[in-house]
Amino acid sequence: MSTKNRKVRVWGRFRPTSNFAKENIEILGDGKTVNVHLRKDPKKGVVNNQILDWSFKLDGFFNNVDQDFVYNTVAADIVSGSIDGYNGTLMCYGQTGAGKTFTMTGATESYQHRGLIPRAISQLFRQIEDRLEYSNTVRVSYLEIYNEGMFDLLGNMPEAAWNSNKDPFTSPEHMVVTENQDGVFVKGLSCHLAQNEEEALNLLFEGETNRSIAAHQLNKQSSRSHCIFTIYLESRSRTQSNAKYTVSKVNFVDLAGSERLSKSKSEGKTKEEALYINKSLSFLEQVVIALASRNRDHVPFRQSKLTHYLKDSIGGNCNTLLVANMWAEKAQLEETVSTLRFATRMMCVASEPCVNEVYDPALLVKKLQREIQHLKSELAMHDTLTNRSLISYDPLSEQQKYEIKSQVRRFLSGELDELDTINLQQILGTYNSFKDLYRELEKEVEARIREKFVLLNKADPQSIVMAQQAGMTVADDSSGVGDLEGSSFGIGSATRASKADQSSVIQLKKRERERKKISVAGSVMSPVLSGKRSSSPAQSNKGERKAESPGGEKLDASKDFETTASPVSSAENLYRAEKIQKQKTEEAHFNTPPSRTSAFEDFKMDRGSEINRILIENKGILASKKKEYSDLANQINNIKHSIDEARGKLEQLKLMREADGPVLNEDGDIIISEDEFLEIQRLKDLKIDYRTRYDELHKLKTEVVYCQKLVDQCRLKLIQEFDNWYSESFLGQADEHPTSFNVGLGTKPGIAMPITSLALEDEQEKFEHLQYEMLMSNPDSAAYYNAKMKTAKRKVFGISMGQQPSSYSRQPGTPTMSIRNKPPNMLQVQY
Ligand SMILES: Nc1ncnc2c1ncn2[C@@H]1O[C@H](COP(=O)(O)OP(=O)(O)OP(=O)(O)O)[C@@H](O)[C@H]1O
Repeated sequence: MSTKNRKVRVWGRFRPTSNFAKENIEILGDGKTVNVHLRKDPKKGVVNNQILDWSFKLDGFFNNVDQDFVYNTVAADIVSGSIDGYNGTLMCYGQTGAGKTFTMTGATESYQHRGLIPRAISQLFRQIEDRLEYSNTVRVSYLEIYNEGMFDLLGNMPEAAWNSNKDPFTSPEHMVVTENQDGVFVKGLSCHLAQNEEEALNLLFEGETNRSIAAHQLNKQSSRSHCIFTIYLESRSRTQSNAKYTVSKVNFVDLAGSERLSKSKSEGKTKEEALYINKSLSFLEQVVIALASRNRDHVPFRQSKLTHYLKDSIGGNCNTLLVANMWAEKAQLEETVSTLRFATRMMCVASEPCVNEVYDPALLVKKLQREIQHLKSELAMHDTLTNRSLISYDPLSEQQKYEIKSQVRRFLSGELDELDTINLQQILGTYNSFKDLYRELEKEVEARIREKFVLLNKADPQSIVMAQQAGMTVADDSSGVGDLEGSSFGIGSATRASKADQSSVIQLKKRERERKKISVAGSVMSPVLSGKRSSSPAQSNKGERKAESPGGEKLDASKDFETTASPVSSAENLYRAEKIQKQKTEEAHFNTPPSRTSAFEDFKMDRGSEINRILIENKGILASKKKEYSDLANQINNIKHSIDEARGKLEQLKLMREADGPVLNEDGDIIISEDEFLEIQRLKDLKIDYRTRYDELHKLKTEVVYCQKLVDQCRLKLIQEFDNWYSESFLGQADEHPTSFNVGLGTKPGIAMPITSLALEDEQEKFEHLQYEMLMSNPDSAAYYNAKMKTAKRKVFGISMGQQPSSYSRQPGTPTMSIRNKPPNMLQVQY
């Protein structure tokens, strides 16, 4: 049977008896249905609503079957499931003496009649032994709930615990049901390691002997408490060093008998026991009803210790089984019906078992660290393959954050059209910069408002009263801007009486315009336009509000103020002042275009990107041709050196031959030595080689010159385009403004001119040029020029790193080496 069940499984078990009430209890042929017929209870009167005929359907019934059969049918798969990480609960419910303990623990003296717990222990350790690839840990606990007190049946000194409590209805204080993310457990309940079947059984038996047994009229051996034997299992793989492992627990719940008080004739202590038992079983029933109900809001687990402890063990993710024990004699018919009703309810409780996987935090950290390392390597490889090897994923440094913020500023001000973001860190950094700038702006706006207004909290009547006392007019609704009687302003709306009528508004507007004209003409700011006003009533003195007109005539500002004291005009003035300020700011902004340096970088990234790309490509080709040229020149130098050597050696051989006297053949020709002949031959070969390579060099030079021209043209084009773009974008004039060329070279843009490539070359390129020219005339000069070039490179590097030499100067507007050697104008994040 699958360990996954949709509902709690429920089986009925009848205690064997020779007085089986055949006329009242009928087990149908399907083995799952039982019909119960009750006799009419004469005590309840002739007319009552007593239901006499019942029919119950469970998962099955056990009648006259042995313990082995019961175990294999209901428990074996739950125990197997626990090894795989599924929780399980096996519970026996029924009236006193119906065989709950017999089912759960069995007759301990008889191996054949042993119950579910010993059989489960035995199966568990057998299966554990078969699973060599797993390391399993088994622990057990044994809890007794007696009159709502909890007792550890496997406590170190159970006797002491019991005896120390004068009141037997009080459990040791330290034991309390608690919950956490791992489930429910009892604080203070001992958990014992069991290495093998024997140890586990020993613990079971030890607990059994500690069970509370009270004398009872119905059954002298009846247990008056709920007992829960729990097996905890932890299973880790031996083969894989996996952080994940499974944990599970199987509860074996032997509930106290559910008999009626009247029937048990309990008295005194036993009566109190029966009351507790009935109460807790009733709470258990409520929990089961709540769990079975689809529309449940709340499940009252915490009503009793039993239900609280079983919170994660009834249905839910737990394999749950209930055995309803019944005593099928006529005298027990009502208890039988009661038990069957509880069992039927339990069948409605949903159960969806799942594996309890736990992660060992230390191993998990190690595993995740390995995974991160692996992913980093993968990412690095990917970046390398896609030419993104410079990208870093480390958190941004302060410098990088600053760069991002300044780029965001430029983006917001319109200097940049796009923001370059190449990784997540940058995106986050950009967002944060936006946030920071937004906050700064907010503060700035608030500060500016505070300069001109007094902000009042309308929800705070006290502050309004204080403002009114200070002479401010505070409006009674919130639809506008109110004016203050003094010289300051408050946010609010003007009262109806204080609002100006339409005609007066028009008049005021006219007057405002006139006044503005006078103020502008005489560069005298009106009080309204002069920005901040004193909030002190003393300073609102009319005499202090006089300003002189250009003709020396005193302008009565107080008069104006009296007229403009209406909220409409005040608001208008302020609005106008704001607008003028804004215009001024915009004009100021417009008058200061971005520096050509930064604009050139932007241009290369945006409008001039295509031509810039071509320029870079051409420069690359030129560089490779120059390299080829340089290599060939070196080779020619070497050949030249060999030719000189060969000549010297030949001269020596000739002298030696002549010293020995001439050797002639029959025809009178001079006979030369074999060495001399070979040297002559070598010299000849070297000369041929020299000539061939020299021709190659010549061709290469033509190519280099051609490539150089292309580069120069591209560069010229780029700069011309930039000049046009810059003039159009920032100066509003395409032709009038001096361009980079006419500033730097004294020519007009767009006119073809003889470009001296050196004029636009950086130091490195100048030296390369010089080197090739010098190489042609004197190949030995290569080492010298190489050294020079290295120095130049260091210098260029120094400049690009910001160490500008003191002698370094340039014409304004001329594209400079520092531009060209500057890192790309994207987010300048160092990787
Ligand atoms: N299926 C059975 N086969 C044989 N004997 C049984 C069976 N069921 C119960 N008994 C016997 O019935 C008696 C009472 O059983 P048991 O103590 O298990 O009842 P109980 O339901 O646990 O009672 P209590 O609620 O008082 O604990 C025992 O002597 C037990 O041996």
